[in-house]
Amino acid sequence: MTALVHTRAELAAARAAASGRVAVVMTMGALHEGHRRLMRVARERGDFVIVTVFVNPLQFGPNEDFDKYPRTLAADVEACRAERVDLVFAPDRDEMYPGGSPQVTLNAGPLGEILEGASRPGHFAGMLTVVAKLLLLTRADLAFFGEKDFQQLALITRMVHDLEIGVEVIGVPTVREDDGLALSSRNRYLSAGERRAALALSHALREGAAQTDARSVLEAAGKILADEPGVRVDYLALTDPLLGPAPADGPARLLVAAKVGATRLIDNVPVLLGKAA
Ligand SMILES: Nc1ncnc2c1ncn2[C@@H]1O[C@H](COP(=O)(O)OP(=O)(O)OP(=O)(O)O)[C@@H](O)[C@H]1O
Ligand SMILES: CC(C)(CO)[C@@H](O)C(=O)[O-]
Ligand code: BAL
Repeated sequence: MTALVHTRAELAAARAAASGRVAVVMTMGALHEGHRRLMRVARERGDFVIVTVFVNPLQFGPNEDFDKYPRTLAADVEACRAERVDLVFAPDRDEMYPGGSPQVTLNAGPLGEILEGASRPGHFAGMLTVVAKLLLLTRADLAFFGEKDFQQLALITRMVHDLEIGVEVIGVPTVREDDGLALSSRNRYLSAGERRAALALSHALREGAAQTDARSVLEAAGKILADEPGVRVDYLALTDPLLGPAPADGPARLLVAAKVGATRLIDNVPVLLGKAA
């Protein structure tokens, strides 16, 4: 049985009655197979699974898509039922931020300033603030996040470490369409032509990841992106797995963000560099 609740009081009551390990999957709704993979892993690892659905205004910039972000709660609850989720917590804005925007928010630090943070000022402060609130409200033992949002996952892991929040953060590999496109709620904004152009992102990452030195990785990926006129690259970056400078040898991460029409998409893959490859 999947219960749907909207208030913190209802959440607290359900949480108090839960036994065993509590697992949380946080989402902004418009659930797809990527979210469902997180729920399945949470179901395997947790005894009581909570999915949160909240489009967090704090993490959207003034010219971003907060107003048009898809809101599909009835279908989302059905997806949660199919994945045997115990509780869906879908608060409204006043329930999450009583009295308006919070005066005290989290600072994402230097890792929050690069890549996504450089293009979306304030995004990670808003994201970490709501994630911290949801961890406190759910008192989860386990929290699952997708690698698709790789910098988000890195920052949440760092926050949990630095603030000594007693939760285990678990990253789940990116779920893709058969043709390689990373699943994302924002894919539904794409026209058929834009969707074709968007394939350049995963294609570029795949070709880049097939190389073994940093220069060739970036050249191979960069060429594919440059050859697709429907894609405007925001960044293409090769880093170490913690988003620091790429090593000459060993595990690395290749990340891309680009606009396809009016839609901003992100993706990333692991890369093995140098002698380790
Ligand atoms: N394709 C995917 N594979 C694995 N996890 C995913 C995928 N897409 C989203 N997630 C994860 O689901 C959680 C909720 O993400 P969110 O609701 O923002 O979905 P989204 O599809 O990433 O949406 P958006 O298009 O707004 O970025 C996050 O931990 C995110 O990383
Ligand atoms: C983690 C999250 C639910 C916080 O609003 C959001 O950033 C997302 O959906 O990835
Ligand atoms: N999926 C990450 C949340 C965001 O883009 O705001």
